[in-house]
Amino acid sequence: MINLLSLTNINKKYGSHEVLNFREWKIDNGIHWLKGGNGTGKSTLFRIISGQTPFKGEVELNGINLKKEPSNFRSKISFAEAEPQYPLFITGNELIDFYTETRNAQRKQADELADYFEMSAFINNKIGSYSSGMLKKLSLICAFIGNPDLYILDEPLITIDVASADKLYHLINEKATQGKSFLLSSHQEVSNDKLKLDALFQIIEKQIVKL
Ligand SMILES: Nc1ncnc2c1ncn2[C@@H]1O[C@H](COP(=O)(O)OP(=O)(O)OP(=O)(O)O)[C@@H](O)[C@H]1O
Repeated sequence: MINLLSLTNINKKYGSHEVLNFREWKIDNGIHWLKGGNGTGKSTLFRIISGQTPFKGEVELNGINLKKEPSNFRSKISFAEAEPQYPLFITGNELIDFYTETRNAQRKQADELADYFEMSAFINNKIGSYSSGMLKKLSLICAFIGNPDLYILDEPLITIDVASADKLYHLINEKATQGKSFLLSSHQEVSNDKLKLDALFQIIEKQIVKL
């Protein structure tokens, strides 16, 4: 049986600094949480899986190889950075238009997401005027545009308020019941009554360990 995500013989170094080194990591459909302290390699792992950084080894999503079929692979993944950085002189709306277009999504979906995260009132303002929580919510809206198989959300909870976090949990649970999968990271503990976690992992000494 093909796993949702399979990583083999992964090695990642920044210069001579080795951050990840493991033989195999496989996960199936579900909500997967990666926890761990600063600098353990969570963001690096997410950047590898979403094709944002070079690495040694192989990554496959539903049998599609990242290096052999990069655009097909990327079309099935949505990645939201821990600390999103966008041009400050464009509006939230312009960014959303870009995502909607490149993901062949319906504008209606984006508008509903903006409403859901209570961002509609700010959507025509320049990103440079956004608070850090608004910026994070914009990045979450963008992450949910389209119809990928796997959502990778790096530190999705930082800077957003409790009400927005609850909305995010609800959206993740809803998408998961529709067969979508999630790879999430956080420094905070996440209670199982808010999110129906399927597995919890931690990076320990360059390897991914199931907790
Ligand atoms: N672009 C880069 N160039 C050089 N070193 C990097 C780079 N990105 C990350 N590192 C190093 O790789 C290690 C892992 O960093 P990474 O950001 O993946 O960890 P993390 O678990 O996401 O940390 P945090 O929880 O603090 O965000 C750290 O030692 C970091 O200094």
